Amino acid sequence: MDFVEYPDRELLALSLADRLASQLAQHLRGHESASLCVPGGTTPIPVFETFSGADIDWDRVTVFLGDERWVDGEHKRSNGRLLRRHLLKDRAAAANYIDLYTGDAQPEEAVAALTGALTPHLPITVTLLGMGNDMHTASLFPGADRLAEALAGDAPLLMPVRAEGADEPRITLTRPALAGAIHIHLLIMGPEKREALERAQKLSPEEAPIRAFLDAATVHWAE
Ligand SMILES: O=C1O[C@H](COP(=O)(O)O)[C@@H](O)[C@H](O)[C@H]1O
Repeated sequence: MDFVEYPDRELLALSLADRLASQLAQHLRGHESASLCVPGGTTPIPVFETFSGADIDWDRVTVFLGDERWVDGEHKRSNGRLLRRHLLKDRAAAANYIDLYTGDAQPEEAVAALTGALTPHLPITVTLLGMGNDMHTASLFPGADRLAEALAGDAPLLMPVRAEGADEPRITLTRPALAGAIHIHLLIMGPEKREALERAQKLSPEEAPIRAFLDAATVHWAE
């Protein structure tokens, strides 16, 4: 695991946005398109705000979330709403966006269509992960109903998930889909998340799902 500590959150946002943009731009020099998988929650907002202005060929980049809360796209807990407000604007408005929330009553009903939409964009060029204080990442929660299946090497691309720590049903990309990315970054801020990361390093992926990604990830942290 590479660990990068920044003097403050502003510098983290600027540096990480620059690094993500460079990795996408480098990929686009040798390929027609690139894909970018991003987290929801609140931590990535400052990174998104900077990254949305990156000078890259956004019209050749497909953006999607690593997980979505199964709520209406205008609901305040919608990760898609966060993305539309903070990332998919300015230059990044030109990106091709695949919305994980389809409007179906349950996430199970959306799996086939989303699998068809996402598969052409694999392997993911750049995955940016977030992490909760409970050491979940995407919607891979400790104690989630189908966690073992979602962490397995032969897991399907996407799975519906229900977990005590989640307020609503979720849909999530699974371990092989997220970990198969060419570049993997983890964004965390504040002392609680740093402590959670340190705890996770001593646990199994079943106990601390973020653990499944740490060997390959570059972690970005600021107080
Ligand atoms: O529920 C979620 O939480 C994590 C962490 O969110 P944060 O607000 O603590 O940054 C996030 O990475 C995930 O995408 C989201 O659905």
